Amino acid sequence: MAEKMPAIMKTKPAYGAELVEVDVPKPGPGEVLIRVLATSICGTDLHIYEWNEWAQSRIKPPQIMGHEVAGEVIEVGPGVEDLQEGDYISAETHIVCGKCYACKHNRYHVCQNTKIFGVDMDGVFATYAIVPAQNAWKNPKDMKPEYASLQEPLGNAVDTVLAGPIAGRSTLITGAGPLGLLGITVAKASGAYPVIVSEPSDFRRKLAKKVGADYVINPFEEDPVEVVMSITDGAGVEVFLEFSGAPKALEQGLKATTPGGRVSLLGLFPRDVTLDFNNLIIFKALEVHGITGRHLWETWYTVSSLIQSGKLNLDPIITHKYKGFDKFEEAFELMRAGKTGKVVFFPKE
Ligand SMILES: NC(=O)c1ccc[n+]([C@@H]2O[C@H](COP(=O)([O-])OP(=O)(O)OC[C@H]3O[C@@H](n4cnc5c(N)ncnc54)[C@H](O)[C@@H]3O)[C@@H](O)[C@H]2O)c1
Ligand SMILES: C[C@@H](O)[C@H](N)C(=O)O
Ligand SMILES: [Zn+2]
Ligand SMILES: [Zn+2]
Repeated sequence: MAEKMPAIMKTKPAYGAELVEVDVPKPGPGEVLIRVLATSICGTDLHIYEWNEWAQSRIKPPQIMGHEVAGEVIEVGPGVEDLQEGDYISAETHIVCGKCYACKHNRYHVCQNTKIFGVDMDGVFATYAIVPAQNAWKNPKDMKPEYASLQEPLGNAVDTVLAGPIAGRSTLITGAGPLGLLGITVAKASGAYPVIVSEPSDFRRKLAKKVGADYVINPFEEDPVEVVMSITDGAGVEVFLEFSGAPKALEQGLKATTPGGRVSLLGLFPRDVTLDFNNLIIFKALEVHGITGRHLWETWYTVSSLIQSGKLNLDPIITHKYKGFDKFEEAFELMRAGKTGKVVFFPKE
């Protein structure tokens, strides 16, 4: 095994990142070293790359970026018992404490002491990476590495779509970025109909159609509420899934939801949002969920089974594949410009 490896590192508290040569890390107690087979870019990586306000408050350069991953265990650290060399794993990125009030109530997804790799410590945009053994998820050998790497964000989408009944339910999805696209395929695989998607980008509306959306709307040209009402004969949708983080989309989605319907919110809003709570939520008796992370480990079982069922349409969502990290700047800039679905790197040996 090589002693040095390439890694995409946030080297400075400023825009961008650098491809650097670093030592291959050694797994410490409770950790494993993996050879990275595939690693995908998340919107959070973009925020770190852009060095936005959130990144400035949380990230401590120099640090290897990246957290979505699939890899092969090549070395186990002291005390690791249930993993061995050759295991094919993905990783839950939230490292939870197991001791706080939330963890003690089996609500690990809202652990009060959550640390995230690639955010609070070195990540996986490298040829080799450290994964805490408690965060490893074993994959079936025949799962494609790019699908295995997508399981973490798929978990966000699954928790959003399956937060309530979905089969046979009319569904509005706002935002067809990488997460909204994953939401579309999960909703379709789970029997939602019709799936109506509101997304301003032409490129992403086309992708949404390819992935399986029944109707697409450009919210900058048509009123999504009117379109939804006409598709649903004036009833509104049973399920509204918010994947954009756009305040306007939230308001439109709430208006387009039928009284008594279900609303699951994943998108993060850039600022406080003002809403007519009385008329949009309370008098409509909507069931509203905030969604964060993934349920440990129930969501992973669901995600893995959905992929293995063959019912997810993931290939159109993976729009860009890169061998090695040499063109990482191109990848980040394309994604920033909204010209991608998911972007996956396959590190070179
Ligand atoms: N809650 C969580 O645990 C969690 C985890 C991961 C990501 N997120 C959030 O989920 C959201 C989606 O992630 P992503 O990576 O797909 O982000 P993204 O920014 O790539 O996608 C958002 C999409 O919304 C579209 N959009 C903008 N304005 C709109 C409007 N008015 N109506 C409809 N669509 C509109 C954009 O064109 C874009 O395609 C982000 O807000 C992200 O921060 C939350
Ligand atoms: C770190 C963040 O991007 C991650 N995808 C999550 O689910 O929390
Ligand atoms: Zn992420
Ligand atoms: Zn905890």
